[in-house]
Amino acid sequence: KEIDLATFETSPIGSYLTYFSEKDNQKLSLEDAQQYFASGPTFSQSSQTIAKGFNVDSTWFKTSINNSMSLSNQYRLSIEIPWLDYIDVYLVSPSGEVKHIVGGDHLPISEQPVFNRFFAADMQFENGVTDLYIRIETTAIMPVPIKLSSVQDAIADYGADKFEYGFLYGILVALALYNLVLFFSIRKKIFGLYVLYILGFVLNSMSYTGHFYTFYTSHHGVHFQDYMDVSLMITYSVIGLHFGRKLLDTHLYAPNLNKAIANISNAIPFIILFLFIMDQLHLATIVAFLFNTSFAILTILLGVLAVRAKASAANFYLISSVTAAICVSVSTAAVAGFLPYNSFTFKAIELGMAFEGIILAVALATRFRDAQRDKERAEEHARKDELTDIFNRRGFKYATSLLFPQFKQNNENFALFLLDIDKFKLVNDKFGHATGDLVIIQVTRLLDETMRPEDVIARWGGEEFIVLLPVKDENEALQLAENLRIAIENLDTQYFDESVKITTSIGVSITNFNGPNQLRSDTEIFEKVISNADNALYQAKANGRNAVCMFNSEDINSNNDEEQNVHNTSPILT
Ligand SMILES: Nc1nc2c(ncn2[C@@H]2O[C@H](COP(=O)(O)OP(=O)(O)OP(=O)(O)O)[C@@H](O)[C@H]2O)c(=O)[nH]1
Repeated sequence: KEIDLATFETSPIGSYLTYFSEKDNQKLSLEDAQQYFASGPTFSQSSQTIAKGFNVDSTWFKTSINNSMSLSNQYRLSIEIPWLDYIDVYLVSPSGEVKHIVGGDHLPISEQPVFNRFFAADMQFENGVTDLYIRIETTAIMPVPIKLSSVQDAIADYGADKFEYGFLYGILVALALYNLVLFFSIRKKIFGLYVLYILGFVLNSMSYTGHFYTFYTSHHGVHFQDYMDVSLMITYSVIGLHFGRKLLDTHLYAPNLNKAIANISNAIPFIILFLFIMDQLHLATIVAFLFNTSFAILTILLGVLAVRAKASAANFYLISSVTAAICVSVSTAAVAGFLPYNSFTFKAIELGMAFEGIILAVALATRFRDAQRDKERAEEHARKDELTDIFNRRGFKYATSLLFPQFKQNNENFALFLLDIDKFKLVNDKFGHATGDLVIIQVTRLLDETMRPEDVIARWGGEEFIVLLPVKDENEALQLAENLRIAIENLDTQYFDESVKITTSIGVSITNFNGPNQLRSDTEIFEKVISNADNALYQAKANGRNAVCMFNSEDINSNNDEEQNVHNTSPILT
């Protein structure tokens, strides 16, 4: 298998390589390997990248480069995998001269053959056929995307690479920072988990793409990169599973699975740590790879269950986890040689993650919006009376508190009616509770129809209603209350053939935010006006019921002898 430089263009050279693995940990010399290539059985394949999987013996690769046209170009051989421990490249030229280039992450970045690259070596080929031998030894997985290109092409590729990674990492870091701000302002754990998940991914990616390796200033030994890859790989997956479960509220509809995933993801870091301590890096790598594969499957499972349970943001999550799984598969297939190995296929993971990051941010926003809407609905529900569907006490206080600024600004008087159905117990006793309910509903309907849109009505208690309304003066308030009393008196609820008739007593009080009230709080004024209306109501009852009584608003702030301030104004009692 020969590369003809006259026709060769920059590309991975997997299909030009023959290879074999050393046996029984016996390190071969170049001469041994040359002999083996000449006589022993070797392998070759048609894909651009050769992937050797886990725990492979050190492997020799060979190809020949034919420079029949005496091209004097500089070429660059690169193996863009940062975790290959030992890389030896031998060039055996026609003149018999041997060039030996050493690389791999057993060396610090400063001692790599080309500055700032994990492994790259520049070379020129003499006229004729030069043999190229490569020996690779590593404990981790051994994908070997060996690429030959002109130096210019290689440098142009690095530039494009930097830009592409910068762009993808930039999107992810921006999303993480934005959600970090949300985490601190909204104080919801899920935003924090999102930030950790995204940053965990960026760190993991920077490790396995070798970006970290190019940043090292000091060397940490042959296996540092391997340890880091494994640690960051599981960190990101563990956080990803916690994030997924929390985002989708899995515990609500799949408690057992939720617990199982929580337990596994909590145990995995300890298992890996234990294997590290026992110096079982290889086993740790296998566990991490298996866990990462399970991670992709589990996230899809979580998504499917969430969609079935109609969980908030479930669709977004499922789309993002399926996309991520596809992208990881594309990248893995490219590294394993099943798909063309190029910048796009290798970066599919980061591309997928940028997409995932965006979709998950939308999912978070959707979840937050849904939670907010549920909260608003619950609050609205808590302000409503169940039987009549009008405000209850709580709702009334809320609605009136919103009106007060308007009353203050417009210097408006407002009245308060406390309305109590007379002898309601008798209605219940005679016609039954259900009919009593019906009467309450009819009174509500009548209040709704009789009062103006700007008036606030509420059910204050069992058979007691309250109305707050802006009025010009006492006369208007009294007139409106009197109309109400008459309308209720004329109400007719049917109980079989019988007609259920009721009357009401209404206590009225009127006030505004001027005068001495200026110094009082809204709550104080509110409490006072209610207590005055209550006094007036008490008086109306005491006077024989079916009456409207007015509390004298002039004396609203006086505490002495309040009952004297109550004026019976109902025509029926005059
Ligand atoms: N049907 C029905 N009855 C209710 C409801 N809430 C309270 N009641 C009844 O309303 C009656 C109120 O009775 P009381 O407070 O003694 O007053 P009253 O019989 O209306 O007499 P006065 O207020 O003095 O005129 C009680 O019998 C309660 O059971 C309700 O939601 N539905």
